Amino acid sequence: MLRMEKMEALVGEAEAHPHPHVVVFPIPVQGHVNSMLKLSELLSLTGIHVTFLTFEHIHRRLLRFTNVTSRFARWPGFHFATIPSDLPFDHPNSGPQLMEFFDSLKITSIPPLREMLVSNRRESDVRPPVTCIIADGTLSFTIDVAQELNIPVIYFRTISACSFWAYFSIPKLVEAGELPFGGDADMDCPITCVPGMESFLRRRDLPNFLRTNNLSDRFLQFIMAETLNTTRASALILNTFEELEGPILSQIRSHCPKLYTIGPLHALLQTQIADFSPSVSSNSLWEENKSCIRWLDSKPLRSVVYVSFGSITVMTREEIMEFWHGLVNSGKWFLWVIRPDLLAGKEGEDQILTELVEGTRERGYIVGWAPQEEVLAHPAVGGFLTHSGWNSTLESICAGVPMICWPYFADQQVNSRFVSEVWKLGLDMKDTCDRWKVELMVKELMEKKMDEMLKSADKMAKLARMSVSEGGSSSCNWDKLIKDIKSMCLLQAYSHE
Ligand SMILES: O=c1ccn([C@@H]2O[C@H](COP(=O)(O)OP(=O)(O)O[C@H]3O[C@H](CO)[C@@H](O)[C@H](O)[C@H]3O)[C@@H](O)[C@H]2O)c(=O)[nH]1
Ligand SMILES: C[C@H]1CC[C@@H]2C(C(=O)O)=CO[C@@H](O)[C@@H]21
Repeated sequence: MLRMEKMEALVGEAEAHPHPHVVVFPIPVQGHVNSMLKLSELLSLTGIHVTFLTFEHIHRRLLRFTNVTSRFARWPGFHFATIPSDLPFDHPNSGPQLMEFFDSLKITSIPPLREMLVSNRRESDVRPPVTCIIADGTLSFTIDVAQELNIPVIYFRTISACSFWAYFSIPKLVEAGELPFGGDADMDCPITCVPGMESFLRRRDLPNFLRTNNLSDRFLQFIMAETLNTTRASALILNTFEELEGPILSQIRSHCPKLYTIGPLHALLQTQIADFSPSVSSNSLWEENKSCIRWLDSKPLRSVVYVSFGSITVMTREEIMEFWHGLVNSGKWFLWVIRPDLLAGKEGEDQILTELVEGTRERGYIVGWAPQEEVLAHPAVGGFLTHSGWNSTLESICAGVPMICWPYFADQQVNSRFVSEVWKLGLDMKDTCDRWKVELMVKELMEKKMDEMLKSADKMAKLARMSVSEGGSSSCNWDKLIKDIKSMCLLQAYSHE
């Protein structure tokens, strides 16, 4: 047959029996696992086969603390695959051990990933061959493995477009002499060479790993290289929406033209599953303490500050105590998530918890892990004191809850600047947490600025909901992505011929 005719025949064949099979591969961090499981649920809904590849310790925790087994049992094409891991679950993945974390991910993942892709092509495998990998945008080794087997890789970078773009602009900042700056530099000095952020970005708003004289720092070099490597992927998925980050997305598109914005993913999922409820769709790696919902039920409208610093922040005893004093002195109700591993080191752990729980009874409620989406949707919650992780930020935006930002590391420093200066959805408290400041910020958000903030939060929440509803930007991009994943299946069939 002529090449063209053959192609047409294959297209016809594959259209009649399309069997796309996607491997979804996040890094083992709550914020990444959460959003990529949501993506997997959405993919499964379209009938696409999905293999969710994760590390054994993460899979064990999902089985223990969530209903993933029954929830995903409705999708016959969905399947978990695991990689043995040699890192303990509580391995610190935010401090100096970050490179150890990524080195270990690479070493432990490559052989099982390759083996899985190869064995899945054997006739004996009941599942269709893998036609596409959706990998975390920090795992460029997946592109190397997939290239050997001619499988396209789509990147899913689970951070915001604005933080992605700040990472992507690091070489420009170095070239312009805006980097490096040392730890003792004036942190309020403007940064002018990130296109689209000229008028509001300061040194302190750049990812914290750039606060160094040493541009050869391994993690800095790693994360910059991984970000620039995005141009090697077939496409890029971001969990954001056009109405939120349009101008920055245009900048990214000049380097990565195939960019799908399909967020907020948790909201898109809600539009696609009729009986969806956040209370039964948790992807938590800790046990959720749902008693806080009853506590919230007893509180007046918008009277409670919800406090959570996400899944990897660690804090000193002093920082925790400053927050506690500030919250208590603000006179507001507060619901605080104190993860079992929030305190750096273990010294004085029992004492601090007893002190906090005892002293908190009057005005607050402490849990080890909360059903966050439900909490944010609760009418009693009026503000969110957050570390500005991207999932938390999006969840707050969708719920129309204004934020106080205390970013801890990486993308969070950029997110918090956008929350306060660009979107006007909250206050940025970065780099300080003394008790007076905490008290001031809480009072400011919950009293003085409440009406103004609620107005802009409500507006943005509406835009978020519109983007995921039929005809909205994220919903249309989702349809395009599915179409493209299905056409990758055709190309794969062709390349195997
Ligand atoms: O008590 C809690 C606290 C959090 N969550 C959920 O856990 C997720 C946390 O995600 P995120 O806010 O993104 O924080 P991290 O897990 O700390 O996220 C990591 O991954 C994110 C996505 O890449 C980055 O933006 C962050 O900087 C990085 O720390 C969210 O979906 C929350 O709803 C709960 O369910 N219960
Ligand atoms: C463990 C962290 C280092 C970088 C990752 C990340 C990203 O840039 O994609 C953001 O936050 C963290 O979860 C990851």
